[in-house]
Amino acid sequence: MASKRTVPEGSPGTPSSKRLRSVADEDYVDVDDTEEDRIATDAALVPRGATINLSALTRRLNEERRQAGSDGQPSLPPHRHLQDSLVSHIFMDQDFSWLHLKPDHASRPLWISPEGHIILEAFSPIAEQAQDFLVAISEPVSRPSFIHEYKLTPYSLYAAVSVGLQTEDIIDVLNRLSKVPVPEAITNLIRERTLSYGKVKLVLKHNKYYVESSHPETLQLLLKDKAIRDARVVSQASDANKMTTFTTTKAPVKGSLVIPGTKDVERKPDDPSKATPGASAGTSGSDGDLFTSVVGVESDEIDEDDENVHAFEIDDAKIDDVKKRCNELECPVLEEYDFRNDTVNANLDIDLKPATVIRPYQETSLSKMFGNGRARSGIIVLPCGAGKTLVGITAACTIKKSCLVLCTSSVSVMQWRQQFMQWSNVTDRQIAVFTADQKEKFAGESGVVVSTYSMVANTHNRSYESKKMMEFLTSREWGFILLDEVHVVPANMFRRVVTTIKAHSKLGLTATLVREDDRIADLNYMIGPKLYEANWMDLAAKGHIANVQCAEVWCPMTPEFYREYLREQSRKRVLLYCMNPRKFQACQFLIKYHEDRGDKVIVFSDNVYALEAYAKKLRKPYIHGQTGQVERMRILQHFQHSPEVNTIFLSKVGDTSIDLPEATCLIQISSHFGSRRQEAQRLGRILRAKRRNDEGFNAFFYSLVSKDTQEMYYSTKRQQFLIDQGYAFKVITQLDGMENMKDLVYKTREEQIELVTTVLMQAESAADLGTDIRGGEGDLAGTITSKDFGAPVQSKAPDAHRTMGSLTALSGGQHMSYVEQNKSANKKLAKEAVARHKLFAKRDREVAAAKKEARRGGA
Ligand SMILES: Nc1ncnc2c1ncn2[C@@H]1O[C@H](COP(=O)(O)OP(=O)(O)OP(=O)(O)O)[C@@H](O)[C@H]1O
Repeated sequence: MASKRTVPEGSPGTPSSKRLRSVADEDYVDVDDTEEDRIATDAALVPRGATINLSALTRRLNEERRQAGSDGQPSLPPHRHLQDSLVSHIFMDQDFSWLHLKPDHASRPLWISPEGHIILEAFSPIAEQAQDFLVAISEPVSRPSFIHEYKLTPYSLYAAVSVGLQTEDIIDVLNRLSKVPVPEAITNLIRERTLSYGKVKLVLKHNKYYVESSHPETLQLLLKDKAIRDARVVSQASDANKMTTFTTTKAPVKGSLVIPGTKDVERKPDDPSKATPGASAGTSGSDGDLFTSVVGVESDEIDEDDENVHAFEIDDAKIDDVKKRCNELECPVLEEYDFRNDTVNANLDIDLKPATVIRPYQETSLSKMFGNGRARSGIIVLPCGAGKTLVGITAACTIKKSCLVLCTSSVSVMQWRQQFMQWSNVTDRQIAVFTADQKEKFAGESGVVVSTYSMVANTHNRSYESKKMMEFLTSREWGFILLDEVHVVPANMFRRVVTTIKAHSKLGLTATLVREDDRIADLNYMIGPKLYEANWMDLAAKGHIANVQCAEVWCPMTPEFYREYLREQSRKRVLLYCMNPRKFQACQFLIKYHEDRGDKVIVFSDNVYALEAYAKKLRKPYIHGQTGQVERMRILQHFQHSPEVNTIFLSKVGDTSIDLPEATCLIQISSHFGSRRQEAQRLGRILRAKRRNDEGFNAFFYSLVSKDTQEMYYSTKRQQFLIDQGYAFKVITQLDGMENMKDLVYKTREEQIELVTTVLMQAESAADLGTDIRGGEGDLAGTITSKDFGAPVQSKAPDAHRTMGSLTALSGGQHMSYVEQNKSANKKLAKEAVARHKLFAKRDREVAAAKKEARRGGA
């Protein structure tokens, strides 16, 4: 986009009028230099050697001028007049060069297109504040280091309104930050979308549901709808034509944001409209004012304080219908819970421990939820490992009512329970878990229950205890329902949860608001708008999550594997590219390299056959869906505490929820096709690395792909989410020193041929990527084990019995060393566990700690 000069409106577009005037932006219109000037400029931009059809261009411009009328003023819209440039045909309708830059554009950080795309200069001195604003009003599309892209959508505007932003404030701030005047199409979109959004709230007061608004005309409009009218409860005291009018007498705003462990925020009497554009974009003092007054917590609190709020009561049983109708009428209801005035539900005496300190971004995300002293329902998006659990716990400690936490697996249920105990003063008696194995109730009138989505949503084959437990859950009102990993739960499961459990406020937590099936939009209606989304790179720069070096390692297929790959038409192709001997070698090399550096390595494989084959060959312990709980815990503990176990192999059961802050390196050998979410979740396993604040520390994420296979396509697709978050993937085509590595596996052609024969002998099902656990991308893939559905663990009765074998093995001549190397490290760990008495355990830990210390010292 070329820089264009601007002149005040009404001046003829002659060179003599090229004056700059320091007046408000609105006084400027998009007026270009003379056509001749422009042709000259355009010509200068054309590469040498290119042919310019100047006469055709001049003819067209003359024609436009003729149509423009006798006074020379264009009757065409300004953009049409300016759109014809020599490069227009390349950009077609994406040529926005007619959006002229403001004179002081250099100090303004963003550019906005009439289609709602916003480009932010992330290197601008005020980029951080601009980001806060943009995250509140738009969807982040891509945020690499220097240039960010955002998109304004109806949902993002809904979210903006829901956190308390006003229509004119949004337009005003956008205009001041923008290098170009905000296009009319955008101001119209903002006005149109925010007109009805956020005006209606669903509030529980004294245990009655009210549809509430400070705009009586909106309520009148809703009441014209039959479904809503039918859901209305008309008490005898009020007649049907009148709405109740509340005068809100809220507690003073200051200090109303009661987030334990945080400071009260004072409101500043700023008036953003007073700041001059130039000053706002350039000076930091007024920047702060500009943003805190519009984006910050304070503005959230400027909320209907002394206003008359109108409301009508609706029937509890018809809440879902009303919400649905409001949505269809483009008036989505915001759910807010006035928990302080809920005198019917018992309070839960729970607080954060004094030692718990929440981090600034955790506090910001919570301020979006509690900004006006009530609990807004919605979704908070924080990177993996950034501490979503503590955000949820802090919210529960703020609301102080009974809380139901739903997660995706029984492992995370135990982790949530443990984290509640760690960060808050909740007692053993106040917190209960409901899983296939444990069905507990809390003592007393209020408490916390942690369970899985499937335990609550499952309607079939319930045991007697499960039924009793469900009665316990459905017979009471919950102040708060916490929905972990909210992006993976299918809408129908949510619907079941939401209809069976009565909760006054909902908070969804996720790191990756992406799904391959585009059903993310369902969440807006089921839970509420996105309240906050943090920037991954920002948190990494501040040391809250680790810096990660990402690399894609290209592993050429051996001729035998590639020949079979091209020939094979079935699913076994997957197996062939997973078991490629060169990939095996790259994996072995990287494990050794990183173990020698003192790293703890996790190797991920979705394909269970490959997982076992790699782990056994490289003699490392492994965990997949069929691994029993005791064995899992034993392996994870060894990984965490023993210097002997520095690498473990995990299937997709480890994608989420496994909290292993020791892990610093991750190698992916097989993955679920093109799932962007899985890639991000896996990266999350090393983002929480304990050593992240060591000077110059980097965690490593390798994705091993077999060259010239489908895997390369999937790999590119998978990385897209992380690239959008600002991660850069290096491509490694050769691992220096690998060929000379001692004991390199499958080095000889004979071994490689033996391997390909073994692979070809496997049943087609061995190639499955989803056999380990249920579901595909649209389901709870990667998170739920059969156990969570209350079904028996299948470890004792696998679907099919597989045998590793080869032609030589069939003929009785299998290589001895091969047999030895295929011994499972899991068994070794199990034997050791039996052999050593637990009295030695403490000593073992001490020895391990001393060794670790010595190794660090050495490094
Ligand atoms: N304010 C804090 N102070 C200290 N440690 C924290 C804080 N917040 C989070 N942590 C720690 O950060 C780690 C990651 O937290 P958590 O497991 O909640 O991440 P997450 O966002 O849920 O990740 P994932 O999406 O990968 O499950 C945990 O070890 C947790 O104890």
